[in-house]
Amino acid sequence: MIEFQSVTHAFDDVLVLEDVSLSIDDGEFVLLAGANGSGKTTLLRHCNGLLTPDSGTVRVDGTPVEDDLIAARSSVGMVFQHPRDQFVSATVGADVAFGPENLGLERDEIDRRVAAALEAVNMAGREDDRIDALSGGEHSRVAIAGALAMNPSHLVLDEPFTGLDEPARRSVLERLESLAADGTGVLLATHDLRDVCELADRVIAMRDGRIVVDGPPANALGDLDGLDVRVPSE
Ligand SMILES: Nc1ncnc2c1ncn2[C@@H]1O[C@H](COP(=O)(O)OP(=O)(O)OP(=O)(O)O)[C@@H](O)[C@H]1O
Repeated sequence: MIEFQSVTHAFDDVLVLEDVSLSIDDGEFVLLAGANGSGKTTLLRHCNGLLTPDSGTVRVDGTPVEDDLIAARSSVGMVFQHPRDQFVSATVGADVAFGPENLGLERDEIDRRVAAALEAVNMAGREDDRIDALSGGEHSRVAIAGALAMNPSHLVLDEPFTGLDEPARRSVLERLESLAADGTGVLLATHDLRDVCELADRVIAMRDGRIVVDGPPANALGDLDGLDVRVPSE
């Protein structure tokens, strides 16, 4: 479980998260919506200690993130926007294998995870492709595959569908849905709730650093007016 307890965070005296409390249960598929600048990325970056609260606490599986950064980073897989800067290897397969290699897994298991993760993002068999020759959407897909290959207990994704074509988007969504069904907690930030809404257990929406909507999609969708979120049409 990921738990935020009264979390506040400011950049240069500007409050960006204000008294945020929420918990994401294991196996829950949660969408995080809200306008540009509402605080979604800032919230997500607290899940593995990339940011620390000015006040309040974030816990992963009961332990405050700052007490055990390594545990938080192994159990929370993160996928960021603009992944271009995050690659550590020259080829797709080596990059996706990097995390599992650091876990000290056997080569067969690493290869199996890399193949499954690439399949999930519609890039099966592309292990030898050079990262610097990929398109922006393919970069995003490799970044998602890298997080999937870690088999994390929780997955946190920031606008993961930007630049993905429809088959890739579908494939990633299906994998996220099945991971959540198997017990992975999924927290996915998006401006666009169309298509994803029917898969989610819960929709959270932010405005000006506060959670203003939190509930099952059927209840939450009617409360999103004025929050600059694209919702499914009737
Ligand atoms: N490192 C930083 N330094 C200063 N201000 C920042 C920093 N990161 C974010 N902010 C500010 O915090 C506010 C919230 O930003 P954040 O990226 O969390 O919003 P968001 O909801 O993810 O937006 P988007 O939908 O555009 O990704 C914005 O006003 C942003 O300018």
